[in-house]
Amino acid sequence: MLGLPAHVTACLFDLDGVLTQTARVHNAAWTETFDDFLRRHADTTGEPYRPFDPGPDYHRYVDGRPRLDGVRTFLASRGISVPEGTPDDPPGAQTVHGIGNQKNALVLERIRSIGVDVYPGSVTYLKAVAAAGLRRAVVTASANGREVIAAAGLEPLLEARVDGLTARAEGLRGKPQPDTFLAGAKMLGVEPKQAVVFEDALAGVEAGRAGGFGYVVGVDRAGQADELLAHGADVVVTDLAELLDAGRSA
Ligand SMILES: O=P(O)(O)OC[C@H]1O[C@@H](O)[C@H](O)[C@@H](O)[C@@H]1O
Repeated sequence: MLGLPAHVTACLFDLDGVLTQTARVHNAAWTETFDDFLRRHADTTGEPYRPFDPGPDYHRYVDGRPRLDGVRTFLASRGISVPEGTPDDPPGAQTVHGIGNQKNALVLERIRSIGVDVYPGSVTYLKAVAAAGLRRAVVTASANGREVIAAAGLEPLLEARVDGLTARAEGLRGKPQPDTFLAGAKMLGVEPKQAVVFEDALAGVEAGRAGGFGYVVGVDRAGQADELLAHGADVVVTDLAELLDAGRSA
């Protein structure tokens, strides 16, 4: 009924792109921010301007990772390094924090003006796993996790939350390291082997594999099923509701 192995007792859901349609909001904000940076970088260095690609650049270097890791990883892919700066750098400062702050201002503006859409199939699935007595946590790299969950009305369906603020406070390494998912399992009082990870990001399924979780479901929102399998997914679906048609034992 839930498309999961029989030994699974808990579900660890990524947020952006798995429960809510906010991966596209993040992607658009990153694209605008990096293009602004890359234009200015080209002007000052005389190197050709090569825009951020919302396909491969986003999925390989940014998706699923904590905000500042996304800045560092993408710029490193272009052989660019900028000073770290400090958390209060203004949006647009040419530092890791300044670039991150610019992207965050755009995300917040979009979330607050247009709201947050859920994936209806994910809500149906959340309700089904709750009814079946499985434990449920959200594990997101986003420091805006609490606000997005509240805007989406998902609070009543989730028992625990690990987000970007939790990770910062507890010194947890971000995805693709497994720390945040391990923290989610601990909050629910289950062993990693008893938990299933639901992820749309390559860094996320990689974290699921690295943590030795019982099962990793890749959620393909971007036509990258093969990459999700190669990075650690045991199975790939395009919508969580597909799992409802499969049996309890995968
Ligand atoms: O900038 P935030 O809201 O803290 O989010 C960090 C990251 O959170 C992840 O969930 C998204 O996949 C990334 O695109 C995003 O950059």
